[in-house]
Amino acid sequence: SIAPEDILRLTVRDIPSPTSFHPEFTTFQFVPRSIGTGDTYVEASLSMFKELGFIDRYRLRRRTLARFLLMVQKGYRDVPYHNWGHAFSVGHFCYLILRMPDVVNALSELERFSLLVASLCHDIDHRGTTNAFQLQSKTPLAQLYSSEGSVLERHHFAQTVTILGMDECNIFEQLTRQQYQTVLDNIREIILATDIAAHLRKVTRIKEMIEEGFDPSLPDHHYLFMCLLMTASDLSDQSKDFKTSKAIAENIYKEFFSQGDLEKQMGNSPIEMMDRERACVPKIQLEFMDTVALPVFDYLSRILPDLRTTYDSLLTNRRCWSALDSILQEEGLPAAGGLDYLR
Ligand SMILES: Cc1nc2ccc(C(=O)N[C@]34C[C@H]5C[C@H](C[C@H](C5)C3)C4)cc2n2c(-c3ccccc3Cl)nnc12
Ligand SMILES: [Mg+2]
Ligand SMILES: [Zn+2]
Repeated sequence: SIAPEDILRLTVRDIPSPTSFHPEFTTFQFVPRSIGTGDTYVEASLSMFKELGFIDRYRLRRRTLARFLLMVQKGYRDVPYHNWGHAFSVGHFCYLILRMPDVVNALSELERFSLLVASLCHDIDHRGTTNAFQLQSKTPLAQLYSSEGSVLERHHFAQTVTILGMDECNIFEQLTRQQYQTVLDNIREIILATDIAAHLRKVTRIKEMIEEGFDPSLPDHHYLFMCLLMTASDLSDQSKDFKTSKAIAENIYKEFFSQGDLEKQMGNSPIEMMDRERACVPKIQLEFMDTVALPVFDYLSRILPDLRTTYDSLLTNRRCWSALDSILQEEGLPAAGGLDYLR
């Protein structure tokens, strides 16, 4: 249930404009978490729906959208990285892309509406552990979804559907049956696309799409473009200033190393990336940027040239991680030893 005063807070006043949260709110280098706390993120999310025109276009009831967003916020756990702040920062990056004229022309309104909802919901009820951990530890989620893979992502989608089923939370209630089906199919595909392993299996098709040139008449190009857009949004913290990217990476490794500790307690040996005794964070970051993050922003920039600046930020951050890596080697600091040397 939702506190009445929270509903009141969100429905009495006018929805503020995005730049009322910060003058730089609509720039790609802006750090969305900096506008305040979880409740401010709910207000800013309302403002993003309004500014993208979805409240008017889909006749969203203010109260219903407010209740939905409050339930989404409540759906996230208090873990170091995969929390409501992460969801909001992913939603913010996605919002910035959705307002670009090239994207408005490339995707349908329903696809853009699906992307904004999916970005805010894409990690609901994340436990701070990976898909591999669900399978190895035979968690309840693995019991439910292991046969299809992307265990966590299927759960995030199931939680989204559950929230839509709660009274006065169904923001899609006034859509036609056809639109409703389309939006849920889109959201399901988009959330499933945030499993990096699933993304890596699509890279060949994404490259082909870029070579052919994005063709808005091809449904598969719409699908691949939405998945790429979502993956970039999920990794968007790495396109900010290094101080921010490094701070966020530290939260990711807090989750990874806690999982590693848990695996050791359970008698399993964690992979190096999860083992605080063995992991060298700068090296893992360099590998992740080279194999996953940089290619994602490179592909996206080839479709949306205005995003080349975000790719450049990732390159700058890569240089910082590389410098950090060499300094640690020269000083002979423990190559492992978790995060303390990142202070
Ligand atoms: C900065 C940063 N570093 C990250 C370093 C590593 C990995 C990671 O999952 N690696 C892989 C490495 C191989 C092939 C696949 C499947 C598994 C085996 C595990 C991926 C993720 C990282 N990540 C994410 C992120 C994005 C989506 C879901 C979860 C997370 Cl944590 N968001 N930001 C970051
Ligand atoms: Mg996820
Ligand atoms: Zn995420």
